Amino acid sequence: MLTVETRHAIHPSHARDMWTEELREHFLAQGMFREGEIRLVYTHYDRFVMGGAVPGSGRLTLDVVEETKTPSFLDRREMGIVNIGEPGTVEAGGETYEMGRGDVLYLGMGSGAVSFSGAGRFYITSCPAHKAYPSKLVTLADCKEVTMGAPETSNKRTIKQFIHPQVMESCQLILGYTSLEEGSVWNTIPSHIHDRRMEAYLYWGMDEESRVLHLMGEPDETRHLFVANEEGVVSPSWSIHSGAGIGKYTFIWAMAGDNVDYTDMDFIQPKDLR
Ligand SMILES: O=C(O)C(=O)C[C@H](O)C(=O)CO
Ligand SMILES: [Zn+2]
Repeated sequence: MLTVETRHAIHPSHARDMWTEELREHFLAQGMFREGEIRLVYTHYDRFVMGGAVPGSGRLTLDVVEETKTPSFLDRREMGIVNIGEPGTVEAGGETYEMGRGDVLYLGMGSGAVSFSGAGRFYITSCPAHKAYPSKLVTLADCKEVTMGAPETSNKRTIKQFIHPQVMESCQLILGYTSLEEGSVWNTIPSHIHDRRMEAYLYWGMDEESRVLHLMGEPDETRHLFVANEEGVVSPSWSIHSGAGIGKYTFIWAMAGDNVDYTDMDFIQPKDLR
C-alpha cells in the first residue's frame, strides 16, 4: 500500500503567524512508518520526498508515484535509503542490497522499481536528478565521521556522512546522520541556515516517552516543535534546524538544492537568536 501526502512550500512571513497545530501540520511528518505500507511526504521544497517503508513479513515495491507523472518514481530522481530497523533487503536496478541497521543505500536516476523486504524499517529520501550516478551501498564502516561540539556546551556529537562528496557522487542529495555523546543534548548549535538548500530531519533511536524540542523558524522569529521517535521535520531554506533532546536521540539529515557543499552554512550565534 502506498500513501503520498503533499506539503506545499510556506513563505516565512506566513510561518510567523502560525499557531502550534498549523506549524505541526506544515512542518512535522508523522506516521511515516507503518507495517505493510510505504508512506511518502512529497514536499514542494526542492521537490524533496521523505517517507518510510516497513515490509514486515511481506514485500513492498515503490514504482509509480502519481505525483511525479513519470512512468517510474526514479526515472528523473535519485534516492537515499537508511535502514533504521533490523537487517533488511532492498532490490533495485537488477541488484540486491543487504542493509544492516544504520547502513545507507544510494540509488541513481533510472534505477526503476525499488523493492523492500525483511525486518528493516527503511527511511526513504529522494529529490530530482540530472544524471545517473552509480547506485552504491555505503555501510557504517564506509562513512566519513566528523566530531563537533564539546561537553561544556552540551553539544558533543558525531556527524556521519554517507551521501556526501567525500564518500560518493550524487546530483543534489546529501545525507547522513548525527548522534549525541552521552550527556550532550543539543544538535546543530550554533544554528545555521542555507538559503541554497532545504533540509529534512528524521529523529530516531529515541525511547517511546522521549521528545526532541526542535527549533525552527527564521533566526529572529524562532518557533518550536516537540518531536517523537521516527517523526520528521521539513526545514525550508529560511529556517534554522536545531534541537535539544529529553533522552537520547539520533537524527538523519538530508538536503537538496543548488549545491552539495555540506560546509555551506550561514551560522547564527546564540546571542542573535530570538
Ligand atoms: O549536528 C549538526 O550540526 C548537524 O547534524 C547539522 C546538519 O547536518 C545540518 O544541518 C547540515 O546542514
Ligand atoms: Zn543545515
